[in-house]
Amino acid sequence: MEVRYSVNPKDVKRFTTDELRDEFLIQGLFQSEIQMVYSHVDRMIQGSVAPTSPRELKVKAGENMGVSYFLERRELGIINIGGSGKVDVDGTVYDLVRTDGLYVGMGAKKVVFSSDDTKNPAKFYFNSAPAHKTYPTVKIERSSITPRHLGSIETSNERNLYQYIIPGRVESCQLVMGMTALEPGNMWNSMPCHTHERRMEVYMYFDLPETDVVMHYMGQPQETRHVVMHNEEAIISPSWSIHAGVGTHNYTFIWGMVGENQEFDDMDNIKIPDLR
Ligand SMILES: O=C[C@H](O)[C@@H](O)CC(=O)C(=O)O
Ligand SMILES: [Zn+2]
Repeated sequence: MEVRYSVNPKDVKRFTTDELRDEFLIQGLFQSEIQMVYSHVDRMIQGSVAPTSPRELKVKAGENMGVSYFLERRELGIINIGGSGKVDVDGTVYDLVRTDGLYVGMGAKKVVFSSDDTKNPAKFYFNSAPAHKTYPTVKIERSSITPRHLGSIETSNERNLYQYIIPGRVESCQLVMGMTALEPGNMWNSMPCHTHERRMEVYMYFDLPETDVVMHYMGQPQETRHVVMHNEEAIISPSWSIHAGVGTHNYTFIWGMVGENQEFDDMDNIKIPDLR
């Protein structure tokens, strides 16, 4: 598992394009083997797999988690963005079609991902955070969520925000997770933008044609930088950073947050003209 350490915003001011990308951008998602990045920002683990044979979530020998199984001290949120697949949690099998999610509580010993059709594999995207208590494992269907409708075509940011793992819907220790889909003709996500010093966040962009990109904006509000992102790439957003983007085409993204609180609306909103 790749390890990323946290960086200081004072240092990031002087980063080159490659340094920014090495530190925050996560590429090469959805391979047949499980891919994971362990971020020391709030100890969030970001992972993905497009299984062509069953793949078990394991702590590999030599990995510095200090536990005997992956979810011994962690919780897990999963969303499938590919073909139909299954997640087997200690013998209980959850069928996940495209956009279905699953919360897995702390203490589950064996989590196995598989695809129903290896020619059209499932694409499981996941976030995992340290946990202190077991909350029930719950399957989440996107159709059961009433989305928050945000933005408008006039400002090119009309979108539906689906909260999958959020207090009152699916309880968790700290993980909050969901998906935001832009309406056709709308290119901006999360603009007007915000930070939340209380939580870090990871974004994963998808449903973007291979010929298009998202210009993802990060950095302190008065020290912004962009990272050019392609389909099915993720980016780490430390608590001090904005996270917003504009595409050359509309797209969808999964967001996952961990940190001090689970108050979705606890954001430090930034007025657009105040950005630098
Ligand atoms: O803190 C909240 C996160 O940045 C996202 O949920 C925002 C988002 O998906 C959107 O505005 O479209
Ligand atoms: Zn945010």
